[in-house]
Amino acid sequence: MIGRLNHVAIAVPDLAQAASLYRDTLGAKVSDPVPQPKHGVTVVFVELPNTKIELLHPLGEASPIAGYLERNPSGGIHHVCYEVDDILAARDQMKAKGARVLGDGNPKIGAHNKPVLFLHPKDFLGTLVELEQA
Ligand SMILES: CC[C@@H](C(=O)O)C(=O)SCCNC(=O)CCNC(=O)[C@H](O)C(C)(C)COP(=O)(O)OP(=O)(O)OC[C@H]1O[C@@H](n2cnc3c(N)ncnc32)[C@H](O)[C@@H]1OP(=O)(O)O
Ligand SMILES: [Co+2]
Repeated sequence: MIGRLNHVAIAVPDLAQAASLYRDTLGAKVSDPVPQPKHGVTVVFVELPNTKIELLHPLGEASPIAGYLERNPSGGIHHVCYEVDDILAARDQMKAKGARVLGDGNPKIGAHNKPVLFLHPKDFLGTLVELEQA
């Protein structure tokens, strides 16, 4: 069902410092910060030849990454995102296999203007999984 690795997301306590690390130390192409209020995060996109990195920082009162950063104050890998051809078919397949789809189960529009869903990390080897419509 899953296709390409769309991105790896890293939660960070200091977005400017993280962007500088990827731009100035690693020499990657790095975007300006982009607020994503519907997702409770601000994102810096790092473009790599074969995939992307999302640097995530909490935005607003109820950010879904706040708990993660409390437990991991220096930051860390927060989720991986795989592309799927049909997000609704993927959701139904995951539910049928007993995996927990987070939120109300309806896809939201993600950072790349495509529908996305999240799957509970406890059902996927301790890794939060995002699915994005290809
Ligand atoms: C930018 C837009 C979009 C895109 O298009 O790319 C995004 O990527 S938005 C990114 C942010 N949005 C989300 O992450 C949405 C989905 N996430 C959630 O709903 C929550 O983060 C969560 C997965 C439900 C966890 O929330 P939390 O408050 O931390 O819940 P718990 O404290 O109940 O944690 C339960 C359990 O799971 C472990 N956990 C939590 N987060 C992770 C993680 N990222 N990776 C691995 N494990 C995680 C947590 O440690 C708890 O474990 P136990 O202590 O053993 O119970
Ligand atoms: Co993401």
